[in-house]
Formats: sequence, structure tokens, C-alpha cells
Amino acid sequence: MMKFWDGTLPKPGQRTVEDMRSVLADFNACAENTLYFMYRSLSMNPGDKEWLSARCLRYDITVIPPCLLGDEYVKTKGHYHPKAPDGFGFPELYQVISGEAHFLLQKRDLSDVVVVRAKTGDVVLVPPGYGHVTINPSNETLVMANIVSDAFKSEYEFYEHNHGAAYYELFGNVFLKNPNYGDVPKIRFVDAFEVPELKILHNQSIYDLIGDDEVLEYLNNPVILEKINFKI
Ligand SMILES: O=P(O)(O)OC[C@H]1O[C@H](O)[C@H](O)[C@@H](O)[C@@H]1O
Repeated sequence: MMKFWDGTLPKPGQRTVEDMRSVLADFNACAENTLYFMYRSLSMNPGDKEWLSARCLRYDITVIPPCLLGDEYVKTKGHYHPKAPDGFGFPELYQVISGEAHFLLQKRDLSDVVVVRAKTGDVVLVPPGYGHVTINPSNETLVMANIVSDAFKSEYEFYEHNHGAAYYELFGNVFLKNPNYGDVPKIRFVDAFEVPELKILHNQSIYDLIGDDEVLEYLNNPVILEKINFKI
């Protein structure tokens, strides 16, 4: 695996198969090792740390080694974000640092389900109102970074209650509808895309946006995305 961070890393949060059981296609799946590691609130220097905390933002790295849980590819647990004070859900900016990712996004009212395919260097903006699961559909370790508001708590209940997202991704890139959901739309598949007006560009590290006073404002004021008519 490539070196993904220059400097000391804090102790990561970890999720094991036991933490994930409620959201897996196969409730009895086994895995010996930690499924993924979450390095939260990283910064390369005290200036960046101060800039991030003054804006209530954090930069995290998540590492997901390849693994199959029964037939299902390893993935994050999945959650929604609440609404920001401006009435729109908190978004989240991601970048694949190495490996491959499928971002499985679903609207709260389940009127839309999207899989965003992303490869190394690609950027993905999870829009307001979408829950998200990140799948590692390859046999390489997925390392991804995110910048997100630190002003909210992720909401896991819907995913736990419904045993995961609306679909599971199984070996061979087969998407299986989760039987605990009623009617859900077919998946729309899209490739990760840039959002130049927000300086979200493939192969340009999202870390470099730290310190730019305007460009990350939408992370706490998601109405900005509405104004530019951002759609996934
Ligand atoms: O919270 P989970 O569903 O387990 O997903 C894991 C990821 O979720 C969020 O998006 C965080 O900002 C990441 O730092 C974290 O690694």
C-alpha cells in the first residue's frame, strides 16, 4: 500500500465485522481482521489545524483493505447526515487516494439511488440529502480522504434498521436489492466527476483546499450547492 500520510497518525477508529453485522447482506459473515480504519481530524501543521477547527471542519482518512464478507464486498457502515441550520443536509467531499471505490448514495425518500465509481485521484461530492456507503470493490486497499463539517453526528439508525443500503454489492460487481426495502429505483451508475466552480478537481489533493477561505464554505452552508444547482 502507498504511504498515504506524511507525519504521525492518531490512533484510528476501527470497525469489525461485529460492528457491521446489522448492515451486511449475510448476517453470519465472518472476518478475522478489522474491516476498516478511520483516522479522524488530521492536519499537516498547526496552521491547518487551527484553520480547520475555526471553521468546524475536519479532514479524515479511511483505509479499507480488500475483503469479502460472504459474497459481499467490504464497505463502510452507512449513514445519513442531518440538516445544517440553513435547512439543507450537510454534504461531504471525498477523494480516493489509492484503490477504487463505489460510493453508493441514496436519497432519504429513496427516490434516487446512485453508484458513483471512483478511481485513484478522483473526487466525489456527496450531496445534501443523500446517505452514503463506500464499497471497496477491488482486491487492493482503498484509501480515501474526506473533508466534512464537524458540527453534526452521523445518523446510522435507518441503515441499521433496514440492514444496510438499498442494494448490496456482491462479488463480480453484482448489485443485489436489499429485501428489507420496498420499491426502490434502479441504480443510476455515474463516474466520479469534477465540480470546477468549487475547485473539486481529479488528481488535485482536496487537502490543498484547506486554507482557502471561500471554497469549502458549502460544507457548513449547503444552500450554496443549491444556488449553483449541484446535482449528482
Ligand atoms: O461512519 P461510517 O458509515 O462507518 O463511515 C466511515 C466514514 O464516514 C464518514 O464519512 C467520516 O467522515 C469518515 O471519516 C469515516 O471514515
